[in-house]
Amino acid sequence: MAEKVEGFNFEQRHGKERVRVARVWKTNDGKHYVVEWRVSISLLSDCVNSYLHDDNSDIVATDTMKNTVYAKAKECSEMLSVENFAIELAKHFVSFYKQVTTAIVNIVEKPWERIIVDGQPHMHGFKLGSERHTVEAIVKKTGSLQLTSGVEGLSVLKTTKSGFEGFIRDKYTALPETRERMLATEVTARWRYSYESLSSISQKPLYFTEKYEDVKRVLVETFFGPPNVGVYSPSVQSTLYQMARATLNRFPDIDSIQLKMPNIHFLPVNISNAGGQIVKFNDDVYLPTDEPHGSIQATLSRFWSKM
Ligand SMILES: O=c1[nH]c(=O)c2[nH]c(=O)[nH]c2[nH]1
Repeated sequence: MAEKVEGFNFEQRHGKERVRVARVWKTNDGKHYVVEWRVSISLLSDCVNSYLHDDNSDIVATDTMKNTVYAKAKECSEMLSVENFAIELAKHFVSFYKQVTTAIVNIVEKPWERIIVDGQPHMHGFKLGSERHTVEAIVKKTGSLQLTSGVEGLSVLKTTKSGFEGFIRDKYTALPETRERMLATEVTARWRYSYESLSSISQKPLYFTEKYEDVKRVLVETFFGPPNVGVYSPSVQSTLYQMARATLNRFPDIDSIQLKMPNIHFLPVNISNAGGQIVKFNDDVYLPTDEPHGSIQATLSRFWSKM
């Protein structure tokens, strides 16, 4: 979207970041639903005069963008997925303002989960879970859509069925080869749906919420393997690839997936003093760390994907 101004190339966008909103829906029988969203909006619009000529007449004020989040949340009388809310917001900006050609809406959903009290799901009580649902919707005036969902902060750990062998050994290598170690990571995933227009997405308001739960389930099941026997991981790289492949094999409407999986190290503890060994490591006592950590990431796409 670069344009030429005064002999330069110029690219610009403006928006509002981190607008926080919570929305409650109540059924007639007293059951409540709640979502909490952190919304960021970025508009590509024809407002170059504000940069060059002190003329703001083509500017959508970022304060108006913020208000629009609350107005649209109010308008959503039925519960809907965070994806559908992002699309609704983006659609509004490209259709309402002639200056706006593209709207980019990013949302992070806080994981409020219904609390169980005395074994029963509470009607209006929630507790905060761990991993967060993310979405990016990019909508153009033409009606074209790019929809990317994701999860961040999905922390997983297994205490065995992991090893790392056969890597390059040289004069700086100290790491022993092993077929027995802890494997811990905090998964960040982003997957792009194949839908390319507003008119091609499902009309079910919670379609993408169900998809999000299904993708998470496939990622987690592939990481751990079956409950009783697990699955051996020869490296974070191999496990990451299996997780990405399982996702694309399972969901035909996902075209590509990016996974970031830091290798969060749990170090063997061995302690000695002059009198001898105080603690001898026997795959039992570890020093948990958060830095430094390995950093492993990859994107797997179908040949025709645009990610
Ligand atoms: O699964 C792993 N992948 C690596 O690339 C790596 N490097 C390292 O030191 N340990 C590990 N583990």
